[in-house]
Amino acid sequence: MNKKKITIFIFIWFNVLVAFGPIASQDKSPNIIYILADDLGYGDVKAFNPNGKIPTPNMDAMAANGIKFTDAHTSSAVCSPTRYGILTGRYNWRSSLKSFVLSGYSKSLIKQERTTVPEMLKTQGYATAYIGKWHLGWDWAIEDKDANLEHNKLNANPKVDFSVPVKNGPSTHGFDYSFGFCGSLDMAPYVYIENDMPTMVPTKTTISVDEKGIWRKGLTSDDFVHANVLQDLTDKAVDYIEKNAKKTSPFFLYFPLPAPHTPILPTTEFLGKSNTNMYGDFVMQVDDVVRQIRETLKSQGISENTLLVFTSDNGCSPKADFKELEKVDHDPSYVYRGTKADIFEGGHRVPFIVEWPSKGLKNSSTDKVICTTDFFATCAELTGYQIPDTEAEDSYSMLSLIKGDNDEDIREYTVHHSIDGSFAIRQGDWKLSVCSGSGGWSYPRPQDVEKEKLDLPDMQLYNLKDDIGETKNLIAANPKKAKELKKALKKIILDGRSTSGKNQENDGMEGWKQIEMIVN
Ligand SMILES: O=[N+]([O-])c1ccc(OS(=O)(=O)O)cc1
Repeated sequence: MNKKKITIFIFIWFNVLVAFGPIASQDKSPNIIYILADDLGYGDVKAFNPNGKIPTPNMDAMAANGIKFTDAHTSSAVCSPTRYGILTGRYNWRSSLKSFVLSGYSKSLIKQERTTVPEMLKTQGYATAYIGKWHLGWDWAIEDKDANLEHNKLNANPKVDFSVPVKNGPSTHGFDYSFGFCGSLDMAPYVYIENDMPTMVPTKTTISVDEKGIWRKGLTSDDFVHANVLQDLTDKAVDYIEKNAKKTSPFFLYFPLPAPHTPILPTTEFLGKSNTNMYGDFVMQVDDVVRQIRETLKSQGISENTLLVFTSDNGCSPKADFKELEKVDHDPSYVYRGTKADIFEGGHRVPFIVEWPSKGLKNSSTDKVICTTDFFATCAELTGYQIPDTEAEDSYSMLSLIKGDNDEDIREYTVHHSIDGSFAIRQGDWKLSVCSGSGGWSYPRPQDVEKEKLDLPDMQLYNLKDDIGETKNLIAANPKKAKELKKALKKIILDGRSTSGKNQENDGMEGWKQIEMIVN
Protein backbone atom coordinates (compact mmCIF):
# COMPACT_ATOMS: atom_id res chain seq x y z
CA MET A 1 0.00 0.00 0.00
CA ASN A 2 1.26 3.49 -0.78
CA LYS A 3 0.89 6.40 1.63
CA LYS A 4 -2.34 7.70 0.07
CA LYS A 5 -3.97 4.27 0.18
CA ILE A 6 -2.95 3.87 3.81
CA THR A 7 -4.49 7.26 4.64
CA ILE A 8 -7.76 6.28 2.92
CA PHE A 9 -7.70 2.88 4.64
CA ILE A 10 -7.26 4.50 8.06
CA PHE A 11 -9.91 7.12 7.23
CA ILE A 12 -12.49 4.45 6.31
CA TRP A 13 -11.77 2.34 9.40
CA PHE A 14 -11.91 5.43 11.59
CA ASN A 15 -15.40 6.22 10.28
CA VAL A 16 -16.54 2.61 10.64
CA LEU A 17 -15.38 2.60 14.24
CA VAL A 18 -17.01 5.96 15.00
CA ALA A 19 -20.28 4.83 13.39
CA PHE A 20 -20.50 1.36 14.90
CA GLY A 21 -18.40 1.67 18.04
CA PRO A 22 -21.27 2.80 20.30
CA ILE A 23 -23.49 0.00 18.96
CA ALA A 24 -20.75 -2.51 19.54
CA SER A 25 -20.28 -1.36 23.12
CA GLN A 26 -24.06 -1.39 23.68
CA ASP A 27 -24.15 -4.91 22.35
CA LYS A 28 -21.71 -6.05 24.98
CA SER A 29 -23.66 -8.25 27.39
CA PRO A 30 -24.81 -6.15 30.30
CA ASN A 31 -23.21 -6.24 33.71
CA ILE A 32 -25.61 -7.92 36.11
CA ILE A 33 -25.99 -6.97 39.75
CA TYR A 34 -28.41 -8.80 42.04
CA ILE A 35 -29.11 -7.04 45.33
CA LEU A 36 -30.97 -9.33 47.71
CA ALA A 37 -32.37 -7.70 50.83
CA ASP A 38 -32.95 -9.94 53.86
CA ASP A 39 -36.49 -10.10 55.32
CA LEU A 40 -37.65 -6.89 53.59
CA GLY A 41 -41.45 -6.89 53.23
CA TYR A 42 -43.47 -6.11 50.11
CA GLY A 43 -45.07 -3.18 51.94
CA ASP A 44 -41.77 -1.69 53.07
CA VAL A 45 -40.99 -0.22 49.66
CA LYS A 46 -42.97 2.93 48.89
CA ALA A 47 -43.08 2.12 45.18
CA PHE A 48 -45.03 -1.04 46.09
CA ASN A 49 -47.10 0.30 48.96
CA PRO A 50 -48.65 3.71 48.47
CA ASN A 51 -49.63 3.69 52.15
CA GLY A 52 -46.12 2.82 53.34
CA LYS A 53 -44.60 5.10 55.96
CA ILE A 54 -40.92 4.29 55.47
CA PRO A 55 -39.21 6.58 52.95
CA THR A 56 -37.39 4.54 50.28
CA PRO A 57 -36.40 7.18 47.71
CA ASN A 58 -33.67 5.13 46.06
CA MET A 59 -35.67 1.95 45.58
CA ASP A 60 -38.48 4.17 44.24
CA ALA A 61 -36.08 5.89 41.83
CA MET A 62 -34.92 2.50 40.62
CA ALA A 63 -38.53 1.49 39.99
CA ALA A 64 -39.25 4.78 38.19
CA ASN A 65 -36.30 4.12 35.90
CA GLY A 66 -37.11 0.44 35.46
CA ILE A 67 -39.79 -2.18 35.81
CA LYS A 68 -41.67 -3.18 38.93
CA PHE A 69 -42.95 -6.76 39.31
CA THR A 70 -46.00 -6.63 41.56
CA ASP A 71 -46.64 -10.41 41.66
CA ALA A 72 -43.11 -11.68 42.29
CA HIS A 73 -42.47 -14.63 44.61
CA THR A 74 -39.54 -16.13 46.37
CA SER A 75 -39.40 -19.89 45.91
CA SER A 76 -39.52 -20.31 49.69
CA ALA A 77 -40.80 -18.23 52.62
CA VAL A 78 -37.38 -18.43 54.28
CA CYS A 79 -33.78 -17.61 53.68
CA SER A 80 -31.47 -20.51 52.70
CA PRO A 81 -33.99 -22.27 50.43
CA THR A 82 -34.73 -19.08 48.48
CA ARG A 83 -31.01 -18.53 47.97
CA TYR A 84 -30.64 -22.06 46.61
CA GLY A 85 -33.39 -21.29 44.08
CA ILE A 86 -31.85 -18.01 42.94
CA LEU A 87 -28.45 -19.51 42.22
CA THR A 88 -29.61 -22.81 40.69
CA GLY A 89 -32.96 -22.03 39.02
CA ARG A 90 -34.35 -24.98 40.91
CA TYR A 91 -36.84 -25.30 43.76
CA ASN A 92 -35.07 -25.98 47.06
CA TRP A 93 -37.35 -28.91 47.95
CA ARG A 94 -35.73 -30.88 45.12
CA SER A 95 -32.48 -30.52 47.10
CA SER A 96 -31.84 -32.03 50.53
CA LEU A 97 -33.28 -28.91 52.22
CA LYS A 98 -36.97 -29.74 52.71
CA SER A 99 -37.79 -27.15 55.35
CA PHE A 100 -36.29 -24.59 57.76
CA VAL A 101 -32.87 -22.98 57.18
CA LEU A 102 -29.18 -23.82 57.52
CA SER A 103 -26.96 -22.79 60.42
CA GLY A 104 -23.65 -20.93 60.24
CA TYR A 105 -21.81 -24.26 60.47
CA SER A 106 -23.98 -26.34 58.12
CA LYS A 107 -22.34 -28.11 55.21
CA SER A 108 -22.56 -26.79 51.66
CA LEU A 109 -26.08 -27.33 50.29
CA ILE A 110 -25.43 -26.97 46.57
CA LYS A 111 -24.04 -30.17 45.07
CA GLN A 112 -20.82 -29.77 43.17
CA GLU A 113 -22.33 -31.08 39.92
CA ARG A 114 -25.26 -28.62 40.01
CA THR A 115 -24.79 -25.70 37.60
CA THR A 116 -25.22 -22.27 39.19
CA VAL A 117 -25.87 -18.86 37.64
CA PRO A 118 -22.24 -17.70 38.04
CA GLU A 119 -20.92 -20.96 36.55
CA MET A 120 -23.20 -20.50 33.58
CA LEU A 121 -22.28 -16.82 33.17
CA LYS A 122 -18.57 -17.66 33.27
CA THR A 123 -19.06 -19.77 30.14
CA GLN A 124 -20.51 -16.60 28.56
CA GLY A 125 -17.43 -14.52 29.35
CA TYR A 126 -18.45 -12.96 32.64
CA ALA A 127 -16.32 -12.14 35.67
CA THR A 128 -18.30 -13.19 38.75
CA ALA A 129 -18.38 -12.09 42.37
CA TYR A 130 -20.32 -12.76 45.53
CA ILE A 131 -20.23 -10.20 48.34
CA GLY A 132 -22.52 -10.57 51.38
CA LYS A 133 -24.48 -13.09 53.38
CA TRP A 134 -24.09 -16.64 52.06
CA HIS A 135 -26.34 -18.89 54.18
CA LEU A 136 -26.03 -21.82 51.79
CA GLY A 137 -23.63 -23.86 53.87
CA TRP A 138 -19.84 -23.84 53.68
CA ASP A 139 -17.59 -26.70 54.78
CA TRP A 140 -15.66 -25.51 57.82
CA ALA A 141 -12.69 -27.51 59.09
CA ILE A 142 -14.73 -28.86 62.01
CA GLU A 143 -12.53 -30.74 64.47
CA ASP A 144 -15.17 -32.53 66.57
CA LYS A 145 -16.71 -34.40 63.66
CA ASP A 146 -18.70 -36.78 65.86
CA ALA A 147 -21.08 -33.98 66.78
CA ASN A 148 -21.88 -33.41 63.12
CA LEU A 149 -25.65 -33.15 63.48
CA GLU A 150 -25.29 -30.52 66.18
CA HIS A 151 -23.77 -28.18 63.62
CA ASN A 152 -27.10 -27.74 61.91
CA LYS A 153 -28.54 -26.15 65.04
CA LEU A 154 -28.74 -22.39 64.81
CA ASN A 155 -26.87 -21.87 68.09
CA ALA A 156 -24.16 -24.42 67.31
CA ASN A 157 -20.59 -23.61 68.31
CA PRO A 158 -18.39 -26.51 67.20
CA LYS A 159 -14.61 -26.54 67.39
CA VAL A 160 -13.21 -25.27 64.11
CA ASP A 161 -9.77 -24.64 62.66
CA PHE A 162 -10.15 -21.07 61.37
CA SER A 163 -6.61 -20.92 60.00
CA VAL A 164 -7.34 -23.08 56.97
CA PRO A 165 -9.59 -22.49 53.91
CA VAL A 166 -13.34 -23.08 54.18
CA LYS A 167 -14.37 -25.52 51.44
CA ASN A 168 -17.23 -25.87 48.95
CA GLY A 169 -18.41 -22.30 49.24
CA PRO A 170 -18.85 -19.56 46.63
CA SER A 171 -15.52 -20.21 44.86
CA THR A 172 -16.46 -23.82 44.17
CA HIS A 173 -19.89 -22.72 42.96
CA GLY A 174 -18.71 -20.31 40.28
CA PHE A 175 -17.65 -17.06 41.94
CA ASP A 176 -14.23 -15.70 40.92
CA TYR A 177 -14.19 -13.33 43.87
CA SER A 178 -15.96 -13.80 47.16
CA PHE A 179 -16.26 -11.87 50.39
CA GLY A 180 -18.81 -12.39 53.11
CA PHE A 181 -19.87 -14.50 56.04
CA CYS A 182 -21.39 -17.91 56.29
CA GLY A 183 -24.83 -17.85 57.95
CA SER A 184 -27.10 -15.03 59.00
CA LEU A 185 -25.93 -11.98 60.93
CA ASP A 186 -27.43 -13.56 64.06
CA MET A 187 -25.71 -16.95 63.62
CA ALA A 188 -22.12 -17.71 64.53
CA PRO A 189 -19.40 -17.74 63.41
CA TYR A 190 -19.04 -13.96 63.06
CA VAL A 191 -16.08 -14.18 60.73
CA TYR A 192 -15.44 -12.65 57.30
CA ILE A 193 -14.24 -15.04 54.62
CA GLU A 194 -12.46 -13.69 51.55
CA ASN A 195 -11.79 -16.10 48.68
CA ASP A 196 -12.30 -19.06 51.05
CA MET A 197 -9.97 -17.86 53.80
CA PRO A 198 -11.22 -16.44 57.11
CA THR A 199 -9.79 -12.90 57.17
CA MET A 200 -8.94 -13.31 60.88
CA VAL A 201 -9.01 -16.13 63.37
CA PRO A 202 -11.73 -15.28 65.93
CA THR A 203 -10.47 -15.02 69.46
CA LYS A 204 -13.47 -13.67 71.36
CA THR A 205 -17.07 -14.68 71.89
CA THR A 206 -19.94 -12.18 71.57
CA ILE A 207 -23.67 -12.34 72.15
CA SER A 208 -26.42 -9.73 72.05
CA VAL A 209 -29.75 -10.29 73.69
CA ASP A 210 -31.00 -6.76 73.28
CA GLU A 211 -34.59 -6.73 71.94
CA LYS A 212 -33.66 -5.58 68.39
CA GLY A 213 -29.93 -6.17 68.23
CA ILE A 214 -30.15 -9.85 69.12
CA TRP A 215 -27.57 -12.28 67.84
CA ARG A 216 -26.69 -15.76 69.02
CA LYS A 217 -23.60 -16.39 71.12
CA GLY A 218 -20.55 -17.23 69.07
CA LEU A 219 -16.96 -16.73 68.03
CA THR A 220 -16.29 -13.26 66.63
CA SER A 221 -13.27 -11.87 64.78
CA ASP A 222 -11.89 -8.46 65.70
CA ASP A 223 -12.63 -7.12 62.19
CA PHE A 224 -16.27 -8.25 62.38
CA VAL A 225 -18.47 -5.64 64.07
CA HIS A 226 -22.15 -6.41 63.62
CA ALA A 227 -23.26 -2.79 63.27
CA ASN A 228 -20.63 -2.17 60.57
CA VAL A 229 -21.26 -5.23 58.44
CA LEU A 230 -23.83 -3.70 56.06
CA GLN A 231 -21.51 -0.82 55.18
CA ASP A 232 -18.39 -3.02 55.10
CA LEU A 233 -20.07 -5.18 52.47
CA THR A 234 -21.32 -2.16 50.53
CA ASP A 235 -17.77 -0.73 50.46
CA LYS A 236 -16.54 -4.04 49.05
CA ALA A 237 -19.32 -4.06 46.42
CA VAL A 238 -18.56 -0.46 45.38
CA ASP A 239 -14.87 -1.32 45.17
CA TYR A 240 -15.59 -4.39 43.02
CA ILE A 241 -17.75 -2.35 40.62
CA GLU A 242 -15.09 0.35 40.31
CA LYS A 243 -12.37 -2.22 39.60
CA ASN A 244 -14.45 -4.02 36.98
CA ALA A 245 -16.29 -1.14 35.29
CA LYS A 246 -13.71 -0.52 32.58
CA LYS A 247 -12.77 -4.10 31.82
CA THR A 248 -13.66 -5.62 28.48
CA SER A 249 -15.62 -8.50 29.97
CA PRO A 250 -18.93 -7.87 31.73
CA PHE A 251 -19.35 -8.79 35.38
CA PHE A 252 -21.97 -10.45 37.54
CA LEU A 253 -22.16 -9.32 41.16
CA TYR A 254 -24.38 -11.28 43.54
CA PHE A 255 -24.84 -8.99 46.54
CA PRO A 256 -27.03 -10.52 49.27
CA LEU A 257 -27.39 -8.05 52.16
CA PRO A 258 -27.70 -9.10 55.80
CA ALA A 259 -30.37 -6.42 56.41
CA PRO A 260 -33.03 -5.41 57.46
CA HIS A 261 -32.95 -8.85 59.16
CA THR A 262 -32.09 -9.06 62.87
CA PRO A 263 -29.91 -7.81 64.48
CA ILE A 264 -31.71 -4.56 63.68
CA LEU A 265 -28.78 -2.19 63.98
CA PRO A 266 -29.19 1.06 62.06
CA THR A 267 -26.14 3.30 62.33
CA THR A 268 -26.50 6.69 64.06
CA GLU A 269 -27.00 8.39 60.69
CA PHE A 270 -30.25 6.43 60.25
CA LEU A 271 -31.44 6.09 63.82
CA GLY A 272 -34.81 7.87 64.16
CA LYS A 273 -34.74 8.89 60.48
CA SER A 274 -37.87 7.01 59.34
CA ASN A 275 -40.22 8.22 62.07
CA THR A 276 -41.49 4.66 62.37
CA ASN A 277 -39.32 2.33 64.47
CA MET A 278 -35.79 0.96 64.42
CA TYR A 279 -36.75 -1.53 61.74
CA GLY A 280 -37.99 1.34 59.56
CA ASP A 281 -34.70 3.17 60.14
CA PHE A 282 -32.83 0.03 59.09
CA VAL A 283 -34.94 -0.23 55.92
CA MET A 284 -33.83 3.33 55.13
CA GLN A 285 -30.23 2.23 55.53
CA VAL A 286 -30.86 -0.61 53.05
CA ASP A 287 -32.36 2.00 50.72
CA ASP A 288 -29.12 3.94 51.07
CA VAL A 289 -27.17 0.87 49.92
CA VAL A 290 -29.23 1.02 46.71
CA ARG A 291 -28.22 4.70 46.41
CA GLN A 292 -24.53 3.88 46.78
CA ILE A 293 -24.65 1.15 44.15
CA ARG A 294 -26.61 3.24 41.64
CA GLU A 295 -24.33 6.25 42.17
CA THR A 296 -21.26 4.08 41.63
CA LEU A 297 -22.70 2.76 38.37
CA LYS A 298 -23.36 6.35 37.24
CA SER A 299 -19.97 7.68 38.25
CA GLN A 300 -18.31 4.76 36.43
CA GLY A 301 -20.43 5.45 33.33
CA ILE A 302 -21.91 1.95 33.27
CA SER A 303 -25.46 2.41 34.56
CA GLU A 304 -26.98 2.28 31.02
CA ASN A 305 -25.77 -1.22 30.30
CA THR A 306 -26.06 -2.73 33.75
CA LEU A 307 -29.04 -4.88 34.60
CA LEU A 308 -29.72 -4.17 38.26
CA VAL A 309 -32.10 -6.39 40.22
CA PHE A 310 -33.39 -5.54 43.67
CA THR A 311 -35.55 -7.92 45.70
CA SER A 312 -35.91 -9.67 49.05
CA ASP A 313 -35.40 -13.30 50.12
CA ASN A 314 -38.85 -13.69 51.75
CA GLY A 315 -41.55 -11.59 53.42
CA CYS A 316 -41.02 -9.36 56.43
CA SER A 317 -40.24 -11.05 59.75
CA PRO A 318 -42.46 -10.50 62.79
CA LYS A 319 -39.25 -9.30 64.45
CA ALA A 320 -39.76 -5.98 62.62
CA ASP A 321 -42.51 -5.52 65.23
CA PHE A 322 -45.76 -5.26 63.27
CA LYS A 323 -47.65 -3.95 66.35
CA GLU A 324 -45.29 -1.05 66.78
CA LEU A 325 -45.49 -0.30 63.05
CA GLU A 326 -49.28 -0.49 63.11
CA LYS A 327 -49.27 2.52 65.43
CA VAL A 328 -47.84 4.58 62.59
CA ASP A 329 -50.14 2.87 60.11
CA HIS A 330 -47.41 0.92 58.35
CA ASP A 331 -47.91 -2.71 57.30
CA PRO A 332 -44.74 -4.47 56.02
CA SER A 333 -46.93 -7.13 54.36
CA TYR A 334 -49.13 -4.46 52.66
CA VAL A 335 -52.54 -6.05 51.93
CA TYR A 336 -51.19 -9.60 52.05
CA ARG A 337 -51.86 -12.12 54.77
CA GLY A 338 -49.08 -13.37 57.02
CA THR A 339 -45.35 -12.84 57.31
CA LYS A 340 -42.00 -14.46 56.57
CA ALA A 341 -42.13 -18.27 56.94
CA ASP A 342 -45.82 -18.55 55.86
CA ILE A 343 -47.48 -20.16 52.88
CA PHE A 344 -49.74 -17.06 52.79
CA GLU A 345 -48.70 -14.31 50.36
CA GLY A 346 -46.97 -12.35 53.15
CA GLY A 347 -44.43 -15.17 53.32
CA HIS A 348 -43.17 -15.04 49.77
CA ARG A 349 -44.60 -12.15 47.74
CA VAL A 350 -41.77 -9.64 47.56
CA PRO A 351 -40.86 -6.31 45.99
CA PHE A 352 -38.94 -7.01 42.78
CA ILE A 353 -37.40 -4.29 40.60
CA VAL A 354 -35.28 -4.53 37.46
CA GLU A 355 -33.49 -1.48 36.09
CA TRP A 356 -31.71 -1.72 32.74
CA PRO A 357 -31.79 1.77 31.21
CA SER A 358 -30.42 0.90 27.75
CA LYS A 359 -32.80 -1.97 26.93
CA GLY A 360 -35.36 -2.44 29.68
CA LEU A 361 -38.70 -0.75 30.20
CA LYS A 362 -38.81 2.43 32.22
CA ASN A 363 -41.40 3.58 34.76
CA SER A 364 -43.25 0.39 34.09
CA SER A 365 -45.07 -2.26 36.06
CA THR A 366 -46.17 -5.81 35.35
CA ASP A 367 -48.52 -8.09 37.26
CA LYS A 368 -47.23 -11.26 35.56
CA VAL A 369 -46.24 -13.89 38.12
CA ILE A 370 -42.50 -14.47 38.41
CA CYS A 371 -40.44 -16.56 40.83
CA THR A 372 -36.92 -15.94 42.10
CA THR A 373 -35.87 -19.21 40.41
CA ASP A 374 -36.43 -17.39 37.09
CA PHE A 375 -33.14 -15.51 37.34
CA PHE A 376 -31.14 -18.40 35.82
CA ALA A 377 -33.18 -18.64 32.60
CA THR A 378 -33.28 -14.85 32.31
CA CYS A 379 -29.48 -14.63 32.42
CA ALA A 380 -29.28 -17.56 30.01
CA GLU A 381 -31.50 -15.87 27.42
CA LEU A 382 -29.69 -12.59 27.95
CA THR A 383 -26.32 -14.13 27.11
CA GLY A 384 -27.36 -16.76 24.58
CA TYR A 385 -26.77 -19.80 26.82
CA GLN A 386 -28.76 -22.91 25.91
CA ILE A 387 -29.97 -24.54 29.13
CA PRO A 388 -29.54 -28.33 29.01
CA ASP A 389 -32.29 -30.51 30.49
CA THR A 390 -30.20 -31.22 33.54
CA GLU A 391 -30.06 -27.61 34.71
CA ALA A 392 -32.39 -24.97 36.15
CA GLU A 393 -35.59 -26.93 35.60
CA ASP A 394 -37.77 -24.49 37.55
CA SER A 395 -36.62 -21.40 35.73
CA TYR A 396 -38.48 -19.31 33.09
CA SER A 397 -36.96 -16.31 31.39
CA MET A 398 -38.54 -12.96 32.21
CA LEU A 399 -36.47 -11.11 29.64
CA SER A 400 -39.53 -10.42 27.45
CA LEU A 401 -41.22 -8.73 30.41
CA ILE A 402 -38.13 -6.69 31.26
CA LYS A 403 -37.77 -5.49 27.67
CA GLY A 404 -41.50 -5.18 27.01
CA ASP A 405 -41.28 -7.46 23.95
CA ASN A 406 -44.62 -8.95 24.89
CA ASP A 407 -46.91 -9.14 27.87
CA GLU A 408 -47.62 -12.87 28.05
CA ASP A 409 -47.46 -15.06 31.14
CA ILE A 410 -44.04 -16.64 31.46
CA ARG A 411 -45.17 -19.42 33.80
CA GLU A 412 -48.31 -21.51 33.91
CA TYR A 413 -47.77 -22.70 37.49
CA THR A 414 -45.69 -21.42 40.38
CA VAL A 415 -44.98 -23.50 43.47
CA HIS A 416 -44.74 -21.84 46.88
CA HIS A 417 -43.10 -23.39 49.93
CA SER A 418 -43.19 -22.50 53.64
CA ILE A 419 -40.78 -22.96 56.55
CA ASP A 420 -42.40 -26.22 57.73
CA GLY A 421 -42.21 -27.74 54.25
CA SER A 422 -45.82 -27.09 53.20
CA PHE A 423 -46.67 -26.46 49.56
CA ALA A 424 -48.98 -24.20 47.58
CA ILE A 425 -49.52 -23.93 43.86
CA ARG A 426 -50.55 -20.82 41.95
CA GLN A 427 -52.22 -20.74 38.55
CA GLY A 428 -53.65 -17.46 37.31
CA ASP A 429 -55.81 -16.02 40.09
CA TRP A 430 -56.09 -19.40 41.84
CA LYS A 431 -53.97 -20.54 44.74
CA LEU A 432 -54.19 -23.90 46.47
CA SER A 433 -52.32 -24.31 49.77
CA VAL A 434 -51.88 -27.89 50.90
CA CYS A 435 -52.04 -27.21 54.64
CA SER A 436 -54.66 -26.17 57.19
CA GLY A 437 -53.00 -23.08 58.59
CA SER A 438 -50.16 -20.72 57.79
CA GLY A 439 -47.48 -23.41 57.46
CA GLY A 440 -45.28 -20.87 59.24
CA TRP A 441 -45.37 -18.30 62.00
CA SER A 442 -48.78 -16.58 61.59
CA TYR A 443 -51.94 -17.79 63.23
CA PRO A 444 -53.09 -20.47 62.76
CA ARG A 445 -49.65 -22.03 63.03
CA PRO A 446 -49.40 -25.79 62.53
CA GLN A 447 -49.05 -26.20 66.32
CA ASP A 448 -52.19 -24.04 66.89
CA VAL A 449 -54.16 -26.23 64.52
CA GLU A 450 -53.03 -29.32 66.43
CA LYS A 451 -53.27 -27.94 69.96
CA GLU A 452 -56.61 -26.16 69.63
CA LYS A 453 -58.03 -28.97 67.50
CA LEU A 454 -59.11 -26.37 65.00
CA ASP A 455 -61.70 -27.73 62.63
CA LEU A 456 -60.07 -26.50 59.44
CA PRO A 457 -60.10 -28.16 56.03
CA ASP A 458 -56.84 -29.90 55.05
CA MET A 459 -56.35 -27.51 52.17
CA GLN A 460 -57.07 -23.87 51.31
CA LEU A 461 -58.24 -22.57 47.96
CA TYR A 462 -58.27 -18.85 47.33
CA ASN A 463 -59.09 -16.66 44.37
CA LEU A 464 -56.61 -13.84 44.71
CA LYS A 465 -58.44 -11.61 42.26
CA ASP A 466 -61.51 -11.43 44.48
CA ASP A 467 -59.79 -12.08 47.76
CA ILE A 468 -56.24 -10.76 47.92
CA GLY A 469 -56.15 -11.18 51.70
CA GLU A 470 -56.83 -14.96 51.54
CA THR A 471 -59.85 -14.74 53.82
CA LYS A 472 -62.42 -16.97 52.06
CA ASN A 473 -61.44 -20.60 51.70
CA LEU A 474 -63.30 -21.83 48.59
CA ILE A 475 -62.26 -25.45 48.98
CA ALA A 476 -65.79 -26.69 49.74
CA ALA A 477 -67.38 -24.56 47.03
CA ASN A 478 -64.90 -25.47 44.32
CA PRO A 479 -63.53 -29.00 44.83
CA LYS A 480 -62.98 -29.44 41.09
CA LYS A 481 -60.51 -26.56 40.89
CA ALA A 482 -58.73 -27.83 44.00
CA LYS A 483 -58.42 -31.31 42.53
CA GLU A 484 -57.07 -29.96 39.28
CA LEU A 485 -54.43 -27.86 41.04
CA LYS A 486 -53.43 -30.67 43.36
CA LYS A 487 -52.93 -32.91 40.37
CA ALA A 488 -50.73 -30.30 38.68
CA LEU A 489 -48.71 -29.89 41.88
CA LYS A 490 -48.26 -33.64 42.21
CA LYS A 491 -46.97 -33.82 38.67
CA ILE A 492 -44.46 -31.02 39.21
CA ILE A 493 -43.20 -32.52 42.47
CA LEU A 494 -43.37 -36.26 42.01
CA ASP A 495 -42.34 -36.59 38.44
CA GLY A 496 -39.33 -34.59 39.41
CA ARG A 497 -40.19 -32.45 36.43
CA SER A 498 -40.84 -28.81 35.87
CA THR A 499 -43.81 -27.91 33.68
CA SER A 500 -41.37 -27.64 30.79
CA GLY A 501 -40.87 -31.40 31.08
CA LYS A 502 -37.20 -31.40 31.91
CA ASN A 503 -36.44 -34.56 33.79
CA GLN A 504 -34.81 -34.09 37.16
CA GLU A 505 -34.24 -36.13 40.29
CA ASN A 506 -35.50 -35.09 43.70
CA ASP A 507 -33.41 -35.74 46.81
CA GLY A 508 -35.08 -37.87 49.49
CA MET A 509 -38.84 -37.38 49.45
CA GLU A 510 -39.53 -40.38 51.71
CA GLY A 511 -41.38 -39.82 54.97
CA TRP A 512 -42.14 -36.20 54.24
CA LYS A 513 -45.69 -35.63 55.46
CA GLN A 514 -46.36 -32.55 53.32
CA ILE A 515 -45.45 -34.56 50.23
CA GLU A 516 -47.62 -37.47 51.29
CA MET A 517 -50.63 -35.16 51.49
CA ILE A 518 -50.13 -34.35 47.83
CA VAL A 519 -49.20 -37.76 46.56
CA ASN A 520 -51.95 -39.75 48.27
O1 LIG B 1 -35.19 -19.67 64.90
N1 LIG B 1 -35.90 -19.85 63.90
O2 LIG B 1 -36.97 -20.43 63.97
C1 LIG B 1 -35.47 -19.33 62.66
C2 LIG B 1 -34.31 -18.62 62.58
C3 LIG B 1 -33.90 -18.12 61.36
C4 LIG B 1 -34.66 -18.35 60.24
O3 LIG B 1 -34.34 -17.88 59.02
S1 LIG B 1 -33.34 -16.74 58.74
O4 LIG B 1 -33.78 -16.16 57.51
O5 LIG B 1 -33.40 -15.75 59.77
O6 LIG B 1 -32.05 -17.30 58.64
C5 LIG B 1 -35.79 -19.07 60.31
C6 LIG B 1 -36.20 -19.57 61.52
